Amino acid sequence: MPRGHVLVLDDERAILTTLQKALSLEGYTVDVAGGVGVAEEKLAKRSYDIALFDVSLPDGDGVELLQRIRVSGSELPVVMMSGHATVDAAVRATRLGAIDFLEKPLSTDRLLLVLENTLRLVRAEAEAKALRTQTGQVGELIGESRAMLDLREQIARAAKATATVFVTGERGTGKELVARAIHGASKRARGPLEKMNCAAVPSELIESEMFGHEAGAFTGATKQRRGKFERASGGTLFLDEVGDMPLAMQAKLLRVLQEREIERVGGHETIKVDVRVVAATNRDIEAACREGQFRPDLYDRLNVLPLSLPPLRARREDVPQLARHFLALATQANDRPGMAFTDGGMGVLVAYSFPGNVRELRNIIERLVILTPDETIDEGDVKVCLGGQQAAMKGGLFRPGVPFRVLAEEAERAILEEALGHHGGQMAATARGLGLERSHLYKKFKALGLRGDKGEAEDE
Ligand SMILES: Nc1ncnc2c1ncn2[C@@H]1O[C@H](COP(=O)(O)OP(=O)(O)OP(=O)(O)O)[C@@H](O)[C@H]1O
Repeated sequence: MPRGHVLVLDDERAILTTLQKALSLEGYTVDVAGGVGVAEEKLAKRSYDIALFDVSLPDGDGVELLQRIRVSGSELPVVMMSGHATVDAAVRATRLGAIDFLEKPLSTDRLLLVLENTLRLVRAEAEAKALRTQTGQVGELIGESRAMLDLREQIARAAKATATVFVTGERGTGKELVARAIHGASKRARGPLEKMNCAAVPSELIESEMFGHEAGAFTGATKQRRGKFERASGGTLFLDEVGDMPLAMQAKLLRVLQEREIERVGGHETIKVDVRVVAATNRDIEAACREGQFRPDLYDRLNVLPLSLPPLRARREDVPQLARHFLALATQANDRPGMAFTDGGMGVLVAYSFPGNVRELRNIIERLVILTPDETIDEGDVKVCLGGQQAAMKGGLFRPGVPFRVLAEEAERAILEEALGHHGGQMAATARGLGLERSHLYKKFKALGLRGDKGEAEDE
């Protein structure tokens, strides 16, 4: 049985030939591309198990290609390789979920190991996902507080219905987990669950992302492509951050929800879609309606089954259970078995305000597992971890023994908080001020577990 289908993108013919030979000998099926354009054509034609991308190519950049395929929703595992990669390229690629960043000249043994481990992991995840679908379970929603018990009941009710669900809550409260739980417990569980992040997709791509496009619809549209609505047919479409959808797109979404049919960009054919929509936002959507940023008629259409998630600080009794859950995951991932909180350590954690909610808690625990030298995590360890950001703000950037990744994240977090404060909490102005794309700034905020405008938490 073939071990997997690999796409190799590199402009050096010698490398392509060597890799094709080495990987074929190991039982992989290999396709090669000498440039970004050819790679894109191949990726559009068939699905691969894994891809290897060089960074600088005559007709483009491997990291940018990775970004484009992520924007299109693909989770294809990608390993980057480069002879003279900058740290910036490595950081960007890692943030886009690249599996590894291999230095050239490549060690074939190392490469084979990375491929084998990645494919094993991807398959194990796919099996676990299939199993969850069969048993109707989705990524566990942890917590036994009154609010969580009510939430589970609401999820069960929503799963039985077919109407649109509107999930609201601050960032990191678990909106996506809830959307997945609803899909997983519904009759559509065997169908696809497609997700679209309306804040992360650049506004000029959002229509084609939702409805697809015909070949030649616009520059770069070389092939016909199905959009999220078509791909979610028979299943569920999760529209994340729907409150950030541009107004022009809101009108189009409203029409689809009313008529249940779409037209691809550049197409004339009307296509019926059978999709259950679950939408989510962390914005105060009623305020957005009043301010003319969100269409009230679309809000009415989406808000058929409203589901509101409480912030973590309103259900502190869930913190210990969640903390132990994330601790178990983080100790396993970092190979540090036996770690545990002292009562004092847990006490500090429970008292914290968690502006970034459950996601921030998860990030804090991951940091604690990396930073705490011994097996017990005590009061002092938690305080140091929670204070790391303040230390970075005061200029204490370097702390002996703390890994670079953690220090760099703390510094980035401090810069972004200060910039956001300077711009009166407005994300758009902050993005402009820092010379960043708004969607990029959003992602950064999420990655760093930060709060965004209007006091909403912006994390992951
Ligand atoms: N009740 C919970 N039990 C276990 N894990 C949770 C729970 N709530 C959230 N999480 C975890 O916290 C992280 C953030 O959750 P999720 O992405 O669903 O939040 P979100 O509200 O959709 O965030 P955002 O608004 O930033 O998109 C995820 O890793 C998720 O698995």
